[in-house]
Amino acid sequence: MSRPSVPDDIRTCHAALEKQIAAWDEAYHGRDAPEVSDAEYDEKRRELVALEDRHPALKHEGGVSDRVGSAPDSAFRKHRHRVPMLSLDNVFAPEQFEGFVARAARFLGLDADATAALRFVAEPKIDGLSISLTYEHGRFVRGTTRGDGIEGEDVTANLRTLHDLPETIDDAPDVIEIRGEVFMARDDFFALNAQQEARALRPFANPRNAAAGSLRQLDPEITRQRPLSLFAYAQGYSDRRVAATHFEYLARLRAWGFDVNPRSELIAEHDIADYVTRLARERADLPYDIDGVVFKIDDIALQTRLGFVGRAPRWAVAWKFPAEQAVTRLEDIEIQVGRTGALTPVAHLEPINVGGVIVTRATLHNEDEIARRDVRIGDRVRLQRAGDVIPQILGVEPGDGSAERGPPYVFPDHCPVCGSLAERPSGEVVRRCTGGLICRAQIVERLIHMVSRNAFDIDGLGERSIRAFFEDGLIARPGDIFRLARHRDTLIDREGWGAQSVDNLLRAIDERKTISLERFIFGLGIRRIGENNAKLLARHYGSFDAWRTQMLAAVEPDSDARASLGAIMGVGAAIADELAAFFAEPHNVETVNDLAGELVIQDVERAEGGPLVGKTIVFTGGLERMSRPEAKAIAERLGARVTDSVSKKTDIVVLGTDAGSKATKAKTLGIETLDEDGWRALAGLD
Ligand SMILES: NC(=O)c1ccc[n+]([C@@H]2O[C@H](COP(=O)([O-])OP(=O)(O)OC[C@H]3O[C@@H](n4cnc5c(N)ncnc54)[C@H](O)[C@@H]3O)[C@@H](O)[C@H]2O)c1
Ligand SMILES: [Zn+2]
Repeated sequence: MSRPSVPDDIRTCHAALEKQIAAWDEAYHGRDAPEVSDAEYDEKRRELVALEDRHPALKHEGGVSDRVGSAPDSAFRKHRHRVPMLSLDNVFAPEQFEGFVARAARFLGLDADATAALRFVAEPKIDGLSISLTYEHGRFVRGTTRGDGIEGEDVTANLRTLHDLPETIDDAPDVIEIRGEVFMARDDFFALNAQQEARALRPFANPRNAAAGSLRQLDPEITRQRPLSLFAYAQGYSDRRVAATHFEYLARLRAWGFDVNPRSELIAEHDIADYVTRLARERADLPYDIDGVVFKIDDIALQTRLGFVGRAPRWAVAWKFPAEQAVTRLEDIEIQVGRTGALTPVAHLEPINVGGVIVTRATLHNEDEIARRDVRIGDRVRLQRAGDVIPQILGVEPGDGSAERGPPYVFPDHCPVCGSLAERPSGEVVRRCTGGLICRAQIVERLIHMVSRNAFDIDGLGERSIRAFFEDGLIARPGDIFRLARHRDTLIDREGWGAQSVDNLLRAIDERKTISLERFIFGLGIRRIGENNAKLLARHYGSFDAWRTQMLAAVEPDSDARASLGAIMGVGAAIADELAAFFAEPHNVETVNDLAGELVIQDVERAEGGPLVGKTIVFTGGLERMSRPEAKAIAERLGARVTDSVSKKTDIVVLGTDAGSKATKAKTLGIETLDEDGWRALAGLD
C-alpha cells in the first residue's frame, strides 16, 4: 500500500515545528533554562501531534512527538536505563480519563465488571525531575537522570548528598531500579532565588528548573548546599518481583526508608473526580508546586501486559490541573528601563495569593499587549501563574458597570528615568530610551550585567551592591569596579560591611582582572551580543586588540571589516550593524578602553601544534554552515595556509557540495579529503 503523499508546505511546516520543539526541549531539559512558557510549548506540541494525526506519513522513527526529554549532557557519564524512563499522557477532564480506562480495558480484553473492578493509585504530580536509583545487593550504586528516556546522566555522587536517600535497603532483589522525583519545596526555591539574585546569579524560572539545575551539577558540593527533596513512586528494572500491586510497592518503598508522598491513595474509578477536586483544593497549601495528579493502574501484572506506546505507558496517565489564576486590582503600571534601553511595563498589584505564592508584580509584556487588552490602572485583572515565577496578566475582568474605569493607559514616549525620547522603530514591539549614555537606568543595568555569572562573575558583587555603589558615586562606569580598592576605607565604613567582607570583595574583583576575551565582550552588554555571539567574535578575532581594531574599522558601512564581520557564521548583517553603531559612539569606545586598561584580556587559545598548523588546505564546493571567507579565516587563524588549487603540496581538501574537478584531483593525488562535518570537527567548531 502506498503512503498518501503530504503536500510540501505541510511537510515544511512540520519540519519547522519539530526543529522548534527540539530546541525548546534542549533548553528546558538540557540546560534547565526554558526559553518559552509551558503554555506556549504545550500549544506547539499539540499542533505537531494534530498535524501528524491528520497526516500519519509525517510520523517517523525518533520523531519529536515520540521523544522524551533531551539527550544526556556530555559533561556527565552516560548510563543506559535497563527499563526506559518515559513521560506521561495527559488528560484534563473526566471524559478523557474515561477514554484512558476504556483504551486500557480494550487492550486487556476486560469486560464491564472487570473494568469496574480496576483499582488506581492516585499520586500528586510534583513538578520536579525524575531519577532512577539502582541498588545492587541492597546497596545504592548508581543514580541517573531521565535524559532522553533511554540514556540518562550519571549523577550518583550528587544524589548521595540528598538526606532522603537510603544508602542501603534490606531484603531487596539483587538488582533493582527505584524511581522517583527530585524536587524543591516552594519556600526553599524562593530562598534559593533570593540568594542567587543577591549574588548577581541568574534566578531559576521555576522550582522544577531549580531542582534540575541543582542536581545536574558537576560539583556535588554545590548540590549538597541545595535544598533538594525526593519522593519515590515507581519501579524500573527488578530481578525479582517485590509486590503484586503498586500500592503494596509504595508500602515497600516506605519500609525501605524512602519518602513516599503521604497523599498517595488507592481508589476506584468512581472516586477519581473526587480525588482531583480534593487535591486541587489543597494545592495552594502544599509546601511544593504540583501540576496535577498521576493515576496508575494498581495491578502490576496488568501494568506489565499494558506496556507502553510511543513516549508514555498505557497504564498511567497525568490529570493536569489548569494553571492557577486569581483576580486582583491593578494598582499601577511601572515602566522599567533595561540595559539596552527597552521600556518594559510591569504591573503593580494589590497583593494576592496565587497557588501559595503572594503575588504583587506581573508582566504586561509590552505596549501593544496593554492596548490590545485595554488594561487600565484601577482595573480588576485576571492573572495566571503557570509553573513560572512571574505571573502573566490575562486580561481585565468585566465590571458590573457601577464603577467608573480610569482613562485608557498611555504608554510613555519618554524615558521615565532620564527623560530622553523613547522611540519605537517601525516593525518592533519594543520602545527604547534614546538616552543611552546619559540614562542612569541603562548605565546601572549594564554594570549589573557586567558582573553577572556568565560575564565577569564577581563573587559577592551583586545587583544590590552595584546599585548602592552607583548611587554613592563609587562606581560610574565599568572600569571603576576595578578601581574600587581606592575606596577601601569608605567601603569599610559602610553599614553592613567590615574590613573582612570588603577585603573579600576586593580580592574577588582582583581575581577577575584576568579575563577571557569572550567574557569581556559579553560583559560589555552590547545589544544582541549574547554569550554565543561573544564566543563567535572572540574565536574569530582571537585577541582584544585585533577585535577592537576591526570593530573601529567596521564603523564604516562599506568597509571590508564590516563585510567580514557580517560574514562570520551566526553573526550576520543586523548584528554587525549593532556592533558598528556601538563603536561609532566615542563615549563607548572610551568606556571600553578604560575598562580594558584595568584588565589582562586573554587571547583565544591558538591551536599551537594543533592539527592545522603548517598545513596547506583547499576548500572546494559550497559549505552549508559557513561562508568560504569565514572558513578561510578560521583555517588561517588555526595556522593553516589556504590556497585555491590542489597540488602535490596540498595536505587537506575540504569538499563542499558540488565539489567537482578538485575532488577528482585530490583523489588521484591521494590527498586527505574531508566533508563539512569533518572540517568542523578538525577545526574544533562542534
Ligand atoms: N517551557 C518549555 O520550553 C518546555 C520544554 C519542554 C517541556 N516543557 C514542559 O514539560 C512538561 C513535559 O515534560 P515531561 O515529558 O517530563 O512530562 P510531564 O512532566 O508532563 O510528565 C511526566 C513526568 O511526571 C513526573 N512525575 C511527577 N510525579 C509523578 C508520579 N507520582 N508518578 C510518575 N511520574 C511523576 C515525572 O518526572 C515524569 O517524568 C510539559 O508540562 C511541558 O510544558 C516545557
Ligand atoms: Zn533613559
